[in-house]
Amino acid sequence: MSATTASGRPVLLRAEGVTKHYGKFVALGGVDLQVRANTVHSVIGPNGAGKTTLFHMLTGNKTVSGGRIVFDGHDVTREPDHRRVRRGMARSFQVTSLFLTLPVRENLRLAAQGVAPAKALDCWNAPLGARSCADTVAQVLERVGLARHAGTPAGNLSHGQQRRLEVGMALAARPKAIFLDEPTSGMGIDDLDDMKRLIQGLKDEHTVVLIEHNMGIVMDISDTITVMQLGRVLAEGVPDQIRGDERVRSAYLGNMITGGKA
Ligand SMILES: Nc1ncnc2c1ncn2[C@@H]1O[C@H](COP(=O)(O)OP(=O)(O)OP(=O)(O)O)[C@@H](O)[C@H]1O
Repeated sequence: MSATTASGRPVLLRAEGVTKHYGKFVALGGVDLQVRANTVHSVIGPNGAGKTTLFHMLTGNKTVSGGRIVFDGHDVTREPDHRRVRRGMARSFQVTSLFLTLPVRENLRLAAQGVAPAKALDCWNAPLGARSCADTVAQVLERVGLARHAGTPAGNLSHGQQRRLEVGMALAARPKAIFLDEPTSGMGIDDLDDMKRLIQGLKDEHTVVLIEHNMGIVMDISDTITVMQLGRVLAEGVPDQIRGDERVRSAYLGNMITGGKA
C-alpha cells in the first residue's frame, strides 16, 4: 500500500494528548497518534521510550493519567480492557498464556469463546454458534499457517509456531484492530519470514498496531511508523521518511534504523 493510499483511509484509533505518570515519573508525556484502518502502524523507539506503556493505554490494560482515546468512533478512554475487546480490539497473547497441553485447535476455540463470555456456553453446542465458532477456528488455522498442526498440543509446537498461535488467539476474537507486542522476539531467522508475511496479510481484514525491534521487518511491512523517545512522539512517517530522519538516527545512536538498506 502506498503512503497516499494509507493516508486516505479512515482513522480507526486516535490518541489525543495521552499521558501516563508513575508518581513523579512521566512515562508518557502527551502522545498523539492516529491509526488508519487496514494499515500496519508500527511504534518503535529505544528501550524505555514508552511503547509498551502506550499499548497499555490504548488497549485499556492500564488507565491513562490524562488525554483521550477514541476507537471506532467511541470514546474508550475510561473503558476497561474487556469492553474494548468487545469493541474490536485484541492484543496478542504471550506464549505463557497458551494452554500448552491442549491441541492448537482447542486453544483457538477457547480464544474464540472468550470474545463474548455470555455466548461462550452455546458457542460449541448450539448449531449456529458451533458452526460460526468452527468457521472462525478453521479460518484462523489457515491464516496463521497451523492447519496441519490443529491436533498438536501447543506445547509441542516450535517457538515460531507458538508465536503464530499467539497471533491466532487474538485473531479468534475477530478484532478490528490487533495489537502485537514484539511478535518476533526470540525467533530464529527461519521463522521471521513466516511472521512477516502473516502480519502483512492481516491488514486485508484488520488494522495492525505493532511494536517491533527488528527494523528490517518494520521497514518492510509498515505503512506508517511512529518513533517514540522519552515518552513522546519523536517522528512519524512512512518507512523511507523514518529511515532518512536524522533525529531518529541519533535517537538510535547508530544504524539499527536502516533495516539493512542504508
Ligand atoms: N509500573 C511502572 N512503574 C514505574 N515506571 C514504569 C512502570 N512501567 C513502566 N515504567 C517506566 O516507563 C518507561 C517506559 O517503559 P515502557 O515499558 O513503556 O518502554 P518501552 O518503550 O516499551 O521499552 P522496551 O523497548 O524496553 O520494552 C520506562 O522508563 C519504564 O521503566
